[in-house]
Amino acid sequence: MITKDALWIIAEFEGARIAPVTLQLLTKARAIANGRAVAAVVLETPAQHGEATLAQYGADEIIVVQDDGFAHASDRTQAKQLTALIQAHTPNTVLFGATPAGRSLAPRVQDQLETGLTADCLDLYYEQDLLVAVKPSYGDNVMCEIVCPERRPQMASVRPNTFSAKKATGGPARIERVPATVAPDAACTVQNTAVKIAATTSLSGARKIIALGRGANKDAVIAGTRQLAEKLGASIGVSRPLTDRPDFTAEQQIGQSGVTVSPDLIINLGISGAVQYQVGMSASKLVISANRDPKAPIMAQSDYVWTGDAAALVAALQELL
Ligand SMILES: Cc1cc2nc3c(=O)[nH]c(=O)nc-3n(C[C@H](O)[C@H](O)[C@H](O)COP(=O)(O)OP(=O)(O)OC[C@H]3O[C@@H](n4cnc5c(N)ncnc54)[C@H](O)[C@@H]3O)c2cc1C
Repeated sequence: MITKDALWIIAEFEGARIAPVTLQLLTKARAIANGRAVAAVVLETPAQHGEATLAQYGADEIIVVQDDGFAHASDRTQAKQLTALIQAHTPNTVLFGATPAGRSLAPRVQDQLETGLTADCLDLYYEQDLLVAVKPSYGDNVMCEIVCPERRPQMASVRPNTFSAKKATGGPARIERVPATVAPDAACTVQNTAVKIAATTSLSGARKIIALGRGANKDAVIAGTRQLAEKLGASIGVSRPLTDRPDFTAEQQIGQSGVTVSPDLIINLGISGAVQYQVGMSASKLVISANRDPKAPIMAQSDYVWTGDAAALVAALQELL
């Protein structure tokens, strides 16, 4: 039997595998659940099998809704299935990945359930029964803690790489199969799906990143950084101003309106550390920043700082490596 009042994660596939954001959400859910059951909900075709992976990341229950029709189901159809499931089993909380699919599904479900949804959260925790969703607000200058005291379920979406995923130790997950008949959507049918191949080396999964900002916006510094990145096996990211250059794309922008990264090492060159940048890299493990202004906000958020010209640091590191 499906547990009532549980914390649900809406699982997503990326090709044949469960998307990393689902595993990150499961790990976070496990950490904050405080005795509440954690369930992963997966809408899949009979050819897809996400259950084993979901079990490894700490789901107590896996609710499998399976039908051939999911291969061509529109977002509207999936949202209807999820809404019916939520109405039948009354979870306390429902979490989505803030991916293109999650961003399309979550508000449709929210509208049908007439409950609250906090999008693009950076942190989640409970105060007793109340989910507190933390996100930048008011022109992204302050962090707001948003709650939904009156309606259930409480819903939130979280961007990929905001949390890290860790395999869980614990008992096996209980698998609940829910019968489904997916009727075609007269307004829209999905003809084909394909995993997007990024034009650049994937920044979101990079373990080492060198990030360039306006203070490093010189051809020579960028060329030196590219050589350094190759020696270190690092990917290159940028702050917003550098996406105006023809040699960088929006896919390389780190931050609130770009990619969220969580590398083991990030080196920030000539980046001031605006909140919109920092929210995209706050999960980085070791932060090194070079800025000629010792009071730049990024300096207070760094493990090691270099006060001076970014070009000089790049040249020194090139010589060293
Ligand atoms: C809704 C919204 C969303 C946004 N989303 C994003 C986002 O996703 N990502 C993002 O990056 N921005 C985003 N921004 C823009 C953000 O507010 C900042 O404007 C941007 O991050 C600043 O980039 P920067 O740090 O490179 O430039 P600046 O803020 O101009 O900082 C440049 C820094 O370089 C230093 N410097 C100058 N010369 C040198 C030198 N020779 N050597 C060393 N240091 C030097 C300066 O001291 C300064 O600290 C967003 C803004 C809004 C309103």
